[in-house]
Amino acid sequence: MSKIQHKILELRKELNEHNYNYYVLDNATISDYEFDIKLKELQELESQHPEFFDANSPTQRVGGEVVKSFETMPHDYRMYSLDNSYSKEDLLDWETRIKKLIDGNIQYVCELKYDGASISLTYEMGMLVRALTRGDGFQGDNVTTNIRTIKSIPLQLKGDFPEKFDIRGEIVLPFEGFNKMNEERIEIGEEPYRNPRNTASGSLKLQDSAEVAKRPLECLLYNLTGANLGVQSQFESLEKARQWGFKVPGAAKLAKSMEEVFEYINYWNVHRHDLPYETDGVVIKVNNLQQQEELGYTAKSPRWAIAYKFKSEQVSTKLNSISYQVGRTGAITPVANLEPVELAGTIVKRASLHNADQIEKLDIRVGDEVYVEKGGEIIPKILGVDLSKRPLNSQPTVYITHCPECFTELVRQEGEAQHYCPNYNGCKPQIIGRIQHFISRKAMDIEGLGGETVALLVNEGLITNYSDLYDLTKAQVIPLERMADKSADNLILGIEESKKIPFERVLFALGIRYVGETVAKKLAKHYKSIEAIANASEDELVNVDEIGVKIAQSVKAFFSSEENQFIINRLKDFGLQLEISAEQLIGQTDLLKGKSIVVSGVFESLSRDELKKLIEDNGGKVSSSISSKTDFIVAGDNMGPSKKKKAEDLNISIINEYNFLQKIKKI
Ligand SMILES: NC(=O)c1ccc[n+]([C@@H]2O[C@H](COP(=O)([O-])OP(=O)(O)OC[C@H]3O[C@@H](n4cnc5c(N)ncnc54)[C@H](O)[C@@H]3O)[C@@H](O)[C@H]2O)c1
Ligand SMILES: [Zn+2]
Repeated sequence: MSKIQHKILELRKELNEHNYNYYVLDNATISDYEFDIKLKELQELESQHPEFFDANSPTQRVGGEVVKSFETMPHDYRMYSLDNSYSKEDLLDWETRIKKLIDGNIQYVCELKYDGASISLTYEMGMLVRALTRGDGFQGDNVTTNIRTIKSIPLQLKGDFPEKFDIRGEIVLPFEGFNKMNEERIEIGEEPYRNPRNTASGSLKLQDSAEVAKRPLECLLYNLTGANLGVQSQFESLEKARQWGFKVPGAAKLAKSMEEVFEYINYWNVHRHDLPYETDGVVIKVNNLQQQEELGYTAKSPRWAIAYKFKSEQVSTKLNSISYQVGRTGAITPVANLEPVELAGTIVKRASLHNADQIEKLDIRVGDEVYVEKGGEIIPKILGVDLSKRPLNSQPTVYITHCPECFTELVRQEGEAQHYCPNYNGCKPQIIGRIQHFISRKAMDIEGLGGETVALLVNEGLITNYSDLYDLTKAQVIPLERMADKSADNLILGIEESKKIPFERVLFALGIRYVGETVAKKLAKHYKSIEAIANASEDELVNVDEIGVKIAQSVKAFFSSEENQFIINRLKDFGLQLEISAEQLIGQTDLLKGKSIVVSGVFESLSRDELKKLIEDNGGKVSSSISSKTDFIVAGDNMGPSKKKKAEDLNISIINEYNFLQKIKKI
């Protein structure tokens, strides 16, 4: 085999692997930029050596795959990828190429390139009938049930829509929602998600659409496909789509020349940082659909469009040291301490290294020159090492074996990426973190007490766990730094007031791993008292709606600790709410116990939320999609025809709101 052929095969193999990591596992191991450079290298080699052509090369195919867990369905119209460019010269070359192929004046539409997961929605008679992922471009995964939960996707269109068409767009997760999801994950001791794109793409592949519904996903549309659409240009089709009820960002602009295209690029290269979601470039499209048709497609992309990718802001700097942080749950996070460097307008000194595997995979060593990138993440990340600059005496990083705070030997459970310090009761950052969580706003919300004071109280030896807060006296806290007579009074009063906080929030405040706000609510509602939860077996816990094995085990472990039992008894003695109050119990029955109920349509006497609350108060479960497990459907006006058909097919009874109110004895 020739050297060239060998290189080509190597690159194909490597790129296929990256495609798999990126599209199927949602876990890329190299940056997009590096990926694109390699793809370009392969493209060039292949064009110089057409004798090695292969229709299966990553240069010839759309990178995605279909996933086995969903029904695979063909696209009526193929979904293509886009050619990428990183420079204005590339764009000028593109213009020269297309001008050779078509006559006449060309106008361009500039759009933002949203970074998420592509989706194709099919509408018939104005109703959403199907949503497919891009897959390999010819066929995709049927993720309609998940897609239906996204609020910005209209289920029913308005205006003068064509009878049948496909509309393509990108499912994105705006930063705000992404950060909120991560705060919640960190709060319950889970590793945060890496970036919005992966999380958006991963969300579509979830098996439980109720889980998808909780994620603040959005769908931004950019392309109409079908026959007899009644539009002449791309720009017009965007406007039409907007009128029919789709979310089409207003940033799209018509450009009469490449000059204007460059202006658009320059503008958004700066202003994209103000957008609520991630963008990775600009897409330039020939506006006239007739001209688009003349230009046609290559094996993988339309000739009439090209993406200009913003170079994600990257710098290289020296890794001075690695330190290890201990979180509230004992999770260890390695942090890179960098030689300060400017990146995307801020000075970067630290970057997350995630976990031991990440350090090993990238072979990151102290003293290395490393590449740092600021993407959608809150903290910058390290992309790789400049090996050419590695010092001769460099040593591989040896991950710590003991807690940097309390010197206890670390553990790492099978299947977990993170190491943990198991010294639950004796490791200071864990103790402080747990009490800080206890007093936080969504938990006990103790006014007059902040995180720093908690650290002081622990360091001064005044408290060792959250139950000790209720023993504190004014005389004890007054000598603390920055404490005055008034603030000491407020602190003691705030602690006293927190005794009124309802049970579900106390349960959340305890800081049981994996028990976030929602799970705490579920458990509180189901068991009604802390004793009942503590006495429940793992099997019983798992039987509670939405409580999985991981949560059940964690709850069991928490309550079997003698120390925790002692603390909870103290909380009880101090008068905290450890059971659901009589007030909350009013209106709660078991009339719908074990029933899975779907709510559909618009109601006369109740809002959907009121209806859902009534179902839950009476022991039922609200489910977002109809399946063989559905017991009945409460339907109002405008129940979707596909839902109706599904219910009939599965022989599930449909009742109206009055029958429902009768069922729960309200009328
Ligand atoms: N890091 C890795 O390991 C790795 C692996 C594979 C792919 N990738 C990255 O993914 C890219 C290839 O992915 P791709 O094939 O999905 O192409 P792409 O993401 O570069 O471009 C095509 C996609 O852009 C999206 N898009 C967003 N806004 C659009 C708009 N306004 N108009 C039209 N399309 C719009 C569409 O979903 C379309 O499918 C590579 O360039 C690389 O950067 C990275
Ligand atoms: Zn420790």
